[in-house]
Parts: sequence; structure tokens; C-alpha cells
Amino acid sequence: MCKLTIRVARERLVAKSPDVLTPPLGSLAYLNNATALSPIRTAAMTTKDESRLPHEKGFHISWDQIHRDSRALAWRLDGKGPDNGGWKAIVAITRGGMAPAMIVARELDIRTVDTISVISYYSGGGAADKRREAKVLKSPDAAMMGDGTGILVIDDLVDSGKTLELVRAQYPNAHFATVYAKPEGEPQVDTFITGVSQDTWIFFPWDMALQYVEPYRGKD
Ligand SMILES: O=P(O)(O)OC[C@H]1O[C@H](OP(=O)(O)OP(=O)(O)O)[C@H](O)[C@@H]1O
Ligand SMILES: O=c1[nH]c(=O)c2nc[nH]c2[nH]1
Ligand SMILES: [Mg+2]
Repeated sequence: MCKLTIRVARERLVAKSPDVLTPPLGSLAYLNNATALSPIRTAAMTTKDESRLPHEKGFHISWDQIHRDSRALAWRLDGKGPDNGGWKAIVAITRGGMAPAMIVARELDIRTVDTISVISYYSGGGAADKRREAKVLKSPDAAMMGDGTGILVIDDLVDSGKTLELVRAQYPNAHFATVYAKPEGEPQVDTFITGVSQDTWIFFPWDMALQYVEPYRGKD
């Protein structure tokens, strides 16, 4: 019964996948169901948790996908800087922002690339009291940054928004761009490519490896 439900959902999603995989520029493709978009099942997806369907567990991004989505971000930002459309520099939020920032820098021919190193963690007492906190470990060049005017700050995703909130407080005039965005963090981001539902975990290619998976219908 459960298996049938999942199969029907998969078939419907596969049929939808071309628009979802390549959302038109300017559109938001809210991805509530991501399994059908991914050829890889991670360890997280192979653990038995009968209370959740596989598609609720993660949105798996391949290198090809992050490359295409980062290029789409670059094209969206092209000509939008304050200096006759140009940007002064790119600042990547480490570590996840580094790959998208490199791709955007290459697409837009921006040669000055710096980093801001941010570490985020959970603080607070019991489970109900946990808050996401973020701390800057290393700042970009202060003279270049100023108040952020002309600076493109890039990260892979915004989730709670804590990371961008911290960086934005220091460089209020910078432009904040991410490849993916969850609704809670959207107010912190100026430009993003793909919206992802809040309960979806995004798995990036640098955190994954190809591995064997059992056939969908199980082993003989
Ligand atoms: O909107 P938030 O809730 O702050 O979450 C988004 C941040 O979380 C991840 O980074 P993480 O802190 O895991 O570190 P990493 O980039 O070094 O992997 C991601 O790369 C974003 O920077
Ligand atoms: O790899 C990640 N995927 C996510 O969805 C996420 N949210 C916060 N931090 C994250 N890291
Ligand atoms: Mg990060």
C-alpha cells in the first residue's frame, strides 16, 4: 500500500521534472518533492523511517545541477550592479558559497574574489530552546568592503537566514545572492534561483559520494 503510493508520486514527479529542474529565470520552483529529481539515494534515505516518504527527506544536487543553477544566478545578476551595471567584487561565504561564487565570478568576469568565513551552530538549552547562531571567523578586506556597496555576497543557500543576517548587518549595502532559498530565510536574500520548502534538506555534491543502492522493488 505504502509502496504503491510512493510509485504514483514518483511517476507524477518524473513527468514534471523538466520545469522543476530548469526553472525559467525569474520563477520560483518550490520543490516539495525532490526524490524523483535525484538519481542518488544517500545513507539518510536508506535508513528506515516509516513515518516519512522518501521524497520528504532531501533534495540531492549534482555537480551538474549546481553548475547550471550557479550560472543561472550569474546571468540573473549580470548588469545589475551599481557601477553602470558592474560589480566591484565577489565575496563568498565559506564554505558552501565558494563553488557558486567561483562560477559566478567566471561568468561575470569578476576577478576580485574574497571570502567571509562564517561558522554556524546550535546554542541554547533543551531541544525546544535551541537557536541557530552564527559567528564570523575571518572577514574580507575592510577597505574593499566599505559598507558593501558594489559587493556581491554569495552563498549556496539560505535556510533560517541567520548566516546572511550576520553578514548583512556588517555590509548593509552589499547585494546578497544564493542559489537556493528556504522560505524562512528569503527576507535576507536579494536574489536567488530556486526556492525549496522549509522541511527539505538540500544535499550538495561536495557532501556526497556515489554508492550502491538496492533496486526499488527490492532484492530477489
Ligand atoms: O540560513 P542559515 O540557517 O544560516 O543556513 C545557511 C548556511 O548553512 C550552511 O552553511 P554551514 O554553516 O553549514 O557551513 P559550511 O558552508 O561551512 O558548510 C549553508 O552553506 C549556509 O551558509
Ligand atoms: O547542506 C546543507 N543543506 C541544507 O538544507 C542546509 N540548511 C542549513 N544548512 C544546510 N546545509
Ligand atoms: Mg555555509
